[in-house]
Amino acid sequence: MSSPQNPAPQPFPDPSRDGPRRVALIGSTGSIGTQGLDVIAGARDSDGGPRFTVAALAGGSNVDLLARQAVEHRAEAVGAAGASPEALAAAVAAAAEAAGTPDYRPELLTGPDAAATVAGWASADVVLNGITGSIGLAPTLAALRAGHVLALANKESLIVGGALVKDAAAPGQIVPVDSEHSALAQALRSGDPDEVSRLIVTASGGPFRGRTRAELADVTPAQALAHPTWDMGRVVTTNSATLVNKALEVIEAHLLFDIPLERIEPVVHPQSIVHSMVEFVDGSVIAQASPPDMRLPIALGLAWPRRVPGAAAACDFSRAAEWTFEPLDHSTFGAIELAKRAAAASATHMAVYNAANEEAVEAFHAGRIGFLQIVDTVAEIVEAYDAGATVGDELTVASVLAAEDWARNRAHERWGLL
Ligand SMILES: NC(=O)C1=CN([C@@H]2O[C@H](COP(=O)(O)OP(=O)(O)OC[C@H]3O[C@@H](n4cnc5c(N)ncnc54)[C@H](OP(=O)(O)O)[C@@H]3O)[C@@H](O)[C@H]2O)C=CC1
Ligand SMILES: CC(=O)[C@@H](O)[C@H](O)COP(=O)(O)O
Ligand SMILES: [Mn+2]
Repeated sequence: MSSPQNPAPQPFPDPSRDGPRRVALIGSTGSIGTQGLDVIAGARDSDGGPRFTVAALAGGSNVDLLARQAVEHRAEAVGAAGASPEALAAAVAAAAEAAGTPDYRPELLTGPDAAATVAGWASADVVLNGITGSIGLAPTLAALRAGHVLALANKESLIVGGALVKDAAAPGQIVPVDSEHSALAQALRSGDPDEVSRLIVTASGGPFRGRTRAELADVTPAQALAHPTWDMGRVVTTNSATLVNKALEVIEAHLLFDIPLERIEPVVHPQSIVHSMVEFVDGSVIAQASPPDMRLPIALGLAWPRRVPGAAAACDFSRAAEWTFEPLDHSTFGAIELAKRAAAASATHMAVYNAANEEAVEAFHAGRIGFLQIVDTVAEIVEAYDAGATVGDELTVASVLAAEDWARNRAHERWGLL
């Protein structure tokens, strides 16, 4: 995973650098972002000093929260993709005034490149990419090209970028934050790559586990957002309900760990305590277990390869508990098998899959389509896609963006929006 274009230092972060790790946080106002800031605020080094500090923050349109975060953490730069320069400046000035620090003057960035500029911020050591959607691709590439460690929650950027992202990364430069992939990375420390026989990716099964296809026809957005174990943003929660999240995660595991798709097996584990497992060639299975709390993989992502004491609570074995596992119902939830076919079809098929899904999730929440039409639409668009004829066979940022545009337009045409 290295390329001549990427002169990033190794290992990551530079061990000769003293002091706290400086974090650039993309998507700071969201679920991952706010938990990331909790971790940063709470983690101490052995002398009681801060283990992490904030270098720069980026968000979308929630400028009031973003401004308060920037003031609290004394960010050097603040980026807001969805705000005007005047709105961001006013929010930061108001937050600084309210905090009694009116002289605080960070660099302000707005517009579509704001997040990527923050991701490449020179004084950062580690970038936590907690943006939602494939819009996270540019910040992911910017962080890698700047030579920062990338603590990656934004799975979509890896999935749509595929080899583009892998080739931009030096060995060890990407540290997974997604709970399953953090678990796999931890379990993989137990053996050599050639001793791995399978990756077992756990799935909660979502709020509709056990239902038939007919029973899913009329489910509402509110029901789809009632995740049984995790409190997350709207898109990833909806993706958990359709099992698209697990589909993306199987491809994510393949890209991160170079294990063939046929040796990556999703399994339903409704309690979300075992976050994933590695099976080794001698029949041993190593699992990572902890109560569902993203602060653990976020802290490990920021501090990798070290652990952050007290990052999250451990399992309480003084109480009776059940950890159960069951096979996934692929006939009702076809998203995973569809993704495997797409990933095998061409380098840009997963960009089409993800973009069609992002549009379908929006349409579902806008009341334009039903729950079952989310994956049905993705399937129809993926199956109609001819990579060679549409964007060509070369994988570039331009071909990924063109494939995405094609898929989004197809979805909009289908719903009469074009
Ligand atoms: N939440 C979780 O527990 C987990 C999440 N993940 C992954 O992490 C990612 C984030 O998920 P989650 O935190 O739940 O999502 P949220 O919807 O809670 O947060 C998304 C964040 O992205 C920001 N954002 C949107 N557009 C832009 C943009 N153009 N530039 C900069 N920031 C932008 C939003 O800003 P604003 O609100 O200001 O508009 C918000 O801060 C997803 O890829 C998800 O799959 C993975 C595992 C667990
Ligand atoms: C916390 C996390 O990593 C999510 O991606 C989670 O995995 C979603 O739960 P599902 O297993 O229901 O998709
Ligand atoms: Mn996950």
